[in-house]
Amino acid sequence: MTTIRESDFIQSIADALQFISYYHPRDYIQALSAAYEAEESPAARDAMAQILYNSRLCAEGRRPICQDTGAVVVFLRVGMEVRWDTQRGLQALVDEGVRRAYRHPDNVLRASIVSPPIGARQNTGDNTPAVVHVELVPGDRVEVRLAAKGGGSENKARFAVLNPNADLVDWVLKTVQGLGAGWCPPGMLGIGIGGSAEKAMLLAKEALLAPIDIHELKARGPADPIEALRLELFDKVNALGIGAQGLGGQTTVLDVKIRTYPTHAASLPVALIPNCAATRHLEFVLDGSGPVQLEPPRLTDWPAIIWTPDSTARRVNLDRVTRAEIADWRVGERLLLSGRLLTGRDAAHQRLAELLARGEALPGGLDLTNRLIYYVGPVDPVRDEVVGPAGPTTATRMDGFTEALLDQGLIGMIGKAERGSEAIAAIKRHGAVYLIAVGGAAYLVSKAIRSARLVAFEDLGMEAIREFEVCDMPVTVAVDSRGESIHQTGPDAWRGRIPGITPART
Ligand SMILES: O=C(O)C[C@H](O)C(=O)O
Repeated sequence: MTTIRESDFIQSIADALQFISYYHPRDYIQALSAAYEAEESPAARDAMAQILYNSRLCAEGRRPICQDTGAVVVFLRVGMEVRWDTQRGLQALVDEGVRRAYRHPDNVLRASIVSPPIGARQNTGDNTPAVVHVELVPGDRVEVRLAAKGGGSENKARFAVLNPNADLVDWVLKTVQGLGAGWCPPGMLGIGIGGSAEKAMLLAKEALLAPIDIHELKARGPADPIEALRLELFDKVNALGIGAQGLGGQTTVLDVKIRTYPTHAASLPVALIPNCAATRHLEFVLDGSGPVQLEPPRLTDWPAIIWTPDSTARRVNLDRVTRAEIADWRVGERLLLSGRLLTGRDAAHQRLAELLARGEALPGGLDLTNRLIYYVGPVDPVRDEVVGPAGPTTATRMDGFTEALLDQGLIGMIGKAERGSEAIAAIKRHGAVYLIAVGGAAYLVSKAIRSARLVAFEDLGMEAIREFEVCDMPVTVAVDSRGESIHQTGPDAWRGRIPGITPART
């Protein structure tokens, strides 16, 4: 009989969450480095370089890889011979570990969980509660697998119950094409096949916890139909040409993970959950001897990439920029922004829209004339930081608010991923622009921020409206004032080109 002490369990959860907030898994770094070397699309290659450099900076600085430090998901396999030295339940113990990790003074993480999920949606302040799954198994150990899952990639989870004879590959390809870039590729696809509706989803999520090994599988060849399916999906998804950040390129996924379970003769449940570039997961075992001991990776595991802004990029003074000036910017063009930017994301947009609908003044003396807004929810600063990691959030969610804010004089937005057709039409109509920063390069982006000032809605926490002063913040024009979108032209240009088996260019 093994005894697991409450304090060891809580400390292990907290330490593991801190660890994965700043150390990418080694297998991800290796796979992304290989994809970076093979990538021929300049835009996708640049995005990968930013993600890799950001990852190294985070490992050195012990600060989060992404401003979205995730929702915590824990899978526990508890041996039936384990005794727990605690009065609390497993959910409470996990939540205590989450609280400790997310409020760690040396590396504070972003609290992203809101409760209740509809209505007030108030931030719980410490990223609790976690989502906990428990299985009782034979033995006297506790196996812990945990992840800090980003909201952008979780938003792209999809599920269907297909007919047993349906073409599963076709469903996956159509589904991935419909996801856009909000899940921050290149990442992984977790696919769950079989069981029931909820079992398929759990299989997909668990599949993402396995290490990246598709290249070993490619080298040795598939041993069963599921391995063959992984290889087929890996090549076919990459051939879609979506590429890093949806900019068009040869690598969209670094692996496709599949888990299966027997199912009903009438059904073929299938779940797909993507994981973003900020993949964060870890597994460890507790055997009663104390808390987990985690060994930091070696910095030599990271490629020697030092990303610097493109010297030919256009320099923009945000304090003097005009609608006439942005009319010259062309889709795909690199910019370096300096000056003052407003920030705001989902909850702030909702409130602004409500105020405007009631004909009321904007808060904090906010004037949107000739301003740009950055869709971001930053991590709180520590030590001498003015702001913590502050990468872009998915712009598509702000589409419904775009026209109303453009009507107020806003001339530009900065985010990540594609815009919908209505937002693009509004951008064109107003002669505005949409710019993108690299999702998953949040610490690198934050290095360009010189000051941060609260403007409105302090109660929204990370979703409050702030004003940042930036210096040489690197962005790319994703929708220009003529309504041309890089997320349409990029993937079109790279469809069909897979690393290693690239057809001759036409
Ligand atoms: O919440 C965020 O900061 C980002 C989110 O994960 C997203 O990808 O849209």
